[in-house]
Amino acid sequence: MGRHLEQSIVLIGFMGVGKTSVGKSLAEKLNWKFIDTDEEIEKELNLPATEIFRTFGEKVFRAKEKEVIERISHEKNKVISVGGGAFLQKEVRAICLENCTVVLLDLSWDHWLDRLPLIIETRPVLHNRSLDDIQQLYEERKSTYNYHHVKVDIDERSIEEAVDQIMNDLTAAN
Ligand SMILES: Nc1ncnc2c1ncn2[C@@H]1O[C@H](COP(=O)(O)OP(=O)(O)OP(=O)(O)O)[C@@H](O)[C@H]1O
Ligand SMILES: O=C(O)C1=C[C@@H](O)[C@@H](O)[C@H](O)C1
Ligand SMILES: [Mg+2]
Repeated sequence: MGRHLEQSIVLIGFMGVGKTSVGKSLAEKLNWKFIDTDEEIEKELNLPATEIFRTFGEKVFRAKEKEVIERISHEKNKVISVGGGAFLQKEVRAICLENCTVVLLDLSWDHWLDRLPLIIETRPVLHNRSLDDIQQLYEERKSTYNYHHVKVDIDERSIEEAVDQIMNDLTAAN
């Protein structure tokens, strides 16, 4: 098994690039367990992310996000999909880069636009922002996604094709 497949995989990238959907399918392929940190946070606080943001604010969400990631990043044989904002936190980046293989799902803005209608309702960070504001956020977030081990181009790829590409790139990157 290649070096990059010896520790758990963390999928990062902007909201809606497919971390959850691709992560689930990648975990099945590797026969590893799948964990989505957004789902974990929602389960532990017993509220959807939109409600957590609305009731307690982003700060509480981020603190819980860090706590969840600190706990699970030490476990082996897991595919971990983190939220689109997880890498805003320096400590989260450091923990993931130290303990896991961090894979960036890289989707261009033009392709990302097709995702917007699929995610707008359930992503509080996108609410009350114009398309220009969202594009600005997409550009700003790029610098936080620079912290990765492997970048996988997923433009023009279905979920299954993205999984195959990740497997290829992880093997080739050794
Ligand atoms: N390769 C793909 N091709 C087409 N649609 C996709 C692809 N990957 C994901 N999708 C669709 O895009 C939407 C967002 O995907 P997903 O929830 O997996 O994104 P995410 O990266 O986990 O987002 P977030 O950071 O907000 O959790 C879903 O409706 C999913 O079905
Ligand atoms: O990009 C973000 O800041 C977020 C992305 C989602 O995955 C959730 O973690 C939450 O909605 C915040
Ligand atoms: Mg997700």
